[in-house]
Amino acid sequence: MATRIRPSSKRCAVIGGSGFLGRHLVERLVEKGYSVAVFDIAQRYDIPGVTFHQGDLCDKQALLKVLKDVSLVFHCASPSPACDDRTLFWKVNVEGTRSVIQACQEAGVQKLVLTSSASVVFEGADIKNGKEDLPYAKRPIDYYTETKIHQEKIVLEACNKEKDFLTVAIRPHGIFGPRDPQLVPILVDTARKGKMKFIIGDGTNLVDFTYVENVVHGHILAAEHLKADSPLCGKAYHITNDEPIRFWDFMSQVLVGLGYDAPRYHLPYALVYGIAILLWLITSLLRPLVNIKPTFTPMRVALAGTHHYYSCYRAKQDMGYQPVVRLQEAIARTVASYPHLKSGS
Ligand SMILES: NC(=O)C1=CN([C@@H]2O[C@H](COP(=O)(O)OP(=O)(O)OC[C@H]3O[C@@H](n4cnc5c(N)ncnc54)[C@H](O)[C@@H]3O)[C@@H](O)[C@H]2O)C=CC1
Ligand SMILES: CC(C)=CCC[C@@H](C)[C@H]1CC[C@H]2C3=C(CC[C@]12C)[C@@]1(C)CCC(=O)C[C@@H]1CC3
Repeated sequence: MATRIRPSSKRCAVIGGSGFLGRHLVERLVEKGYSVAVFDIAQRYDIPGVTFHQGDLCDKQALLKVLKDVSLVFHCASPSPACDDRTLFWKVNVEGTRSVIQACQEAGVQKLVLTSSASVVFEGADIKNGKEDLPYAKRPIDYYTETKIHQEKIVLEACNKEKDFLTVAIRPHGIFGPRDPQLVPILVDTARKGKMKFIIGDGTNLVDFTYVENVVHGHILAAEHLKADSPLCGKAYHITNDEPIRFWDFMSQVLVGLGYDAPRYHLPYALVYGIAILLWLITSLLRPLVNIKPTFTPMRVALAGTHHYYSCYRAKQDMGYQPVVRLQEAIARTVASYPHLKSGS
């Protein structure tokens, strides 16, 4: 019987490597001496030594061509939560992830590191120092979360030491940093429309915002510690900055850093949440005629008005994780990276 020659453990692929997190991950992997193949529906940059393969992760044959000589795969592709398209989320996050697993197994990949989300346990109620053993949300607030739950389950269930195929899931929360297309741009857009005057609730709710380099660090540690005899096999790990901050203090620091006023007036949480549900219902009903994307979705209001911060004790114990960039430094670097979004520019 022919024996399969194992590719070097430093040959990896990043599915979703053109995105915000994916690109930071690729850059760090290259710095660490990995040889990297990116698989994504779009190519948005070029780095010497990185090969790009444009394709849809739902296409197993296209994936197979890229994965056949890698030993490690990072899967950090997903449609944006803002698209609110249930069919697309199911197709990519659930069915597509099944095809990623099959392609990995057929190609002889040994390790799969999934980017999940801490939100898989969030259903709108406060979470304080949440551990990984919290149950998955029974009633997820949006389709994105619903499919991230299914995605994480199927990846963790696929972990199989006998088949030499190991999996682990990283659950980041509130990723921010240079080139993020979501957090700072949405915040600035809301401020420019004059809608950032209000604090939802009493403004004391604590939240994790995690600097992208810490998230990258968590992914690489997970990959390097994932072995058949390690506790990581088939488990999920929170990766945060380990410095929960008031949601509204974080928003205010970014806004003030970019020259905008911090929000000042308080609105009751229940009122804004109710309005967001109503708006969501109306826009869903109108969707066949007109595609309106409201700024205030129920999920966003829940994220802005409740406590949701998580323990990363398990990652510290099992893989020696510690954040590499502290929160204040991370905010300063992020603000400095968006000169084009400063007030008046
Ligand atoms: N940004 C955040 O705050 C958080 C993100 N996550 C997860 O982190 C991962 C990365 O997120 P971001 O970098 O923020 O998103 P992003 O939107 O910047 O990157 C996602 C990438 O996936 C690619 N992609 C989408 N559909 C694809 C398909 N069918 N085939 C191949 N590639 C496809 C996109 O082209 C994009 O480059 C996602 O899985 C997301 O669920 C989890 C928690 C928080
Ligand atoms: C902590 C965490 C999981 C953050 C994820 C990123 C986004 C969901 C947030 C980034 C900017 C936020 C934001 C709002 C909600 C959550 C975000 C989109 C508001 C829409 C909340 C209501 C407001 O008053 C305006 C906010 C603008 C910024």
